[in-house]
Amino acid sequence: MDPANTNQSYITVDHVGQPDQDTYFTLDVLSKFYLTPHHKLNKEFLEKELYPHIKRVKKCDKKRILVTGGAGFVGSHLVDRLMLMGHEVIVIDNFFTGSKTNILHWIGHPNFTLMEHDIVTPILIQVDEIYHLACPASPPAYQFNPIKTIETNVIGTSNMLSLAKQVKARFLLTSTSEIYGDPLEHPQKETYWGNVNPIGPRACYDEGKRAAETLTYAYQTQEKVDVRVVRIFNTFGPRMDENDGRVVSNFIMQALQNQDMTIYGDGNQTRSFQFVHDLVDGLISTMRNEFTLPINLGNPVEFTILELAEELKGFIGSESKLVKLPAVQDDPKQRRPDISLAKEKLDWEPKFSRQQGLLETIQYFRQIVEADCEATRRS
Ligand SMILES: O=c1ccn([C@@H]2O[C@H](COP(=O)(O)OP(=O)(O)O[C@H]3OC[C@@H](O)[C@H](O)[C@H]3O)[C@@H](O)[C@H]2O)c(=O)[nH]1
Repeated sequence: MDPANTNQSYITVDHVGQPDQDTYFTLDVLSKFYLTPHHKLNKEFLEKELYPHIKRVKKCDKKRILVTGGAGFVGSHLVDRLMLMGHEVIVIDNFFTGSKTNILHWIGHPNFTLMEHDIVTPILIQVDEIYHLACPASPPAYQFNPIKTIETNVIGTSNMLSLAKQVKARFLLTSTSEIYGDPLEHPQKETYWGNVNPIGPRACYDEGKRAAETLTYAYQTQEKVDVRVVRIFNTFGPRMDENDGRVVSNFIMQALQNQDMTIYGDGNQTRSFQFVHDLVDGLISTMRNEFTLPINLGNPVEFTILELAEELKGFIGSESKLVKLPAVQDDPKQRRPDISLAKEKLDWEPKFSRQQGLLETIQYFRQIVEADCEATRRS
């Protein structure tokens, strides 16, 4: 990528977490996992550096942590961080959208367990904390099998809450900005109840997550389960699936291959994107905090989809054309989080600029495109 295209008008962040805390790591420790091409992760990398160095934790501070959806995009970054922090991590994933490649570097580590399991079926595991992420998150993926999506959100969440009750674990639900629907309040505060179409194509996800929130607080009130809820706004980063269908991965893959960049609608709809490492900081802070009501986690810098396309095209130096396709039904016209609550309760706000995050994400996808080209050449 041509650095001249980036304007370099942003501050580069070289770490995640808080400098004086166990969550602190330099970015290169994490990026080695996903910027190392996958074929190298399989061979030289794992042979030379069998397992990444993890922090030593006193036995009494070491937790058994369940991450549902831990092989997915966000889940795998959370797993990296919890493993590096020295905890014991159990991943449950049905691999519908998750991938073993995302967590390959931990397989076989004594602190790590991977279980292929669908949370729609109950399971009993002794754990201290549950990060509940399992659910397809990209609109094409969650609309592919809407019955399964709502079952995952309702039956799956109910099973995980029941597990939390049985083993007395703290439970964190990852809800979504989609519960605000096509919002009439802007920016969105946690107090806003939303504008959701209950029978539209997005309902399996947004109504599913709304029901998951309802279940979570029902378990808190009725069964005294110790719960946390975060509402995650648009997030991007390395390990998004190249065929995921969300805008950042679509645009980067298209621009890298000089294909048409597909704008749905007029491109004036807005979003606010956070880099995945900021989100992981927010998830861990929420789990540790005593505040139990929903908290927005997102980056409040808002821009249009057209601006995003132009920016990515410029960063990549692509010859792609921007083409306008019909708008998606019920597509929210605007979205931006109010993060005052996260600042007040968690002392959290995003550290990474969009530019730095996008450049690292481009680097990740570039290696995938190059590997695909190489495979095609060899076949
Ligand atoms: O190729 C594309 C893909 C998407 N888009 C548009 O870009 C915007 C963002 O689309 P995405 O699919 O990335 O994400 P959405 O905002 O629609 O949904 C997301 O919301 C928050 C999260 O919970 C989920 O990750 C996801 O459901 C939409 O307006 C969409 O129509 C394009 O213009 N072109």
